[in-house]
Amino acid sequence: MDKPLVILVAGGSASGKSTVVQEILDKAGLEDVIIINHDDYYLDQKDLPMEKRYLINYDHPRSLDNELLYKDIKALLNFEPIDKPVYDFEKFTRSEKIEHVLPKKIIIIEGILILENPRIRELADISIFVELDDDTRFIRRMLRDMKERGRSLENIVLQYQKTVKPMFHKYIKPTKRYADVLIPNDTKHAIAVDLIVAKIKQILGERK
Ligand SMILES: Nc1ncnc2c1ncn2[C@@H]1O[C@H](COP(=O)(O)OP(=O)(O)O)[C@@H](O)[C@H]1O
Ligand SMILES: O=c1ccn([C@@H]2O[C@H](COP(=O)(O)O)[C@@H](O)[C@H]2O)c(=O)[nH]1
Repeated sequence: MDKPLVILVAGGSASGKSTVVQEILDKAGLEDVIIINHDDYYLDQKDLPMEKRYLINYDHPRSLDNELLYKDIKALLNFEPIDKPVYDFEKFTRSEKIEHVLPKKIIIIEGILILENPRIRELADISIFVELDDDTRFIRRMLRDMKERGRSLENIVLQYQKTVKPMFHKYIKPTKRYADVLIPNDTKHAIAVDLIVAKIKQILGERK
């Protein structure tokens, strides 16, 4: 069998990366797929006290364990299983859980900085960047982080001003230039999703 198809999905925090990935899977009717969240590869911080974990810049490339992610993608490309870390946003560190991931024909990896690392970028067959203005992203992040990530409004606002917004403009937005497709998530994007689905089917057809 030919190597698995790798799709990278980047975009600012709360731009709609996970939502777009789900739309692609639904439209394509794909099942033999692994979805990896780059967030699970944030560095383990269990040895740091909680007050220090709050202060880490989680929007800087150095906050992620790209060596481990690269190694894991290479293993999956060789049809080998991996033991993937699982991140706990409420505790600002990796959880005790490990997820055993079996190789599949399609590997989708999403994350704010997934197109920032040149070695990981080179493994992609299709690269996507999801676009959304800062204000809408901030509002969606605030609602999500209060509901799903156990964050206070004060913490969300401070973090956004101190690191999330400046790092987006410094490290994340510039990676747009590496994307094959830009998906606007403030307007209808059904055609962009259709084009991606068609491309996935074409590549899979050629690799049969
Ligand atoms: N087109 C959209 N319209 C309204 N809400 C959306 C849209 N896309 C995503 N959202 C919502 O915004 C929040 C962040 O989306 P998500 O896909 O989790 O972003 P990301 O994976 O980029 O962090 C979620 O609560 C999601 O339901
Ligand atoms: O402990 C942590 C680790 C990360 N974050 C924030 O998460 C987002 C990335 O996740 P999205 O799902 O793409 O929004 C990033 O902007 C980090 O600031 C965190 O708050 N705490």
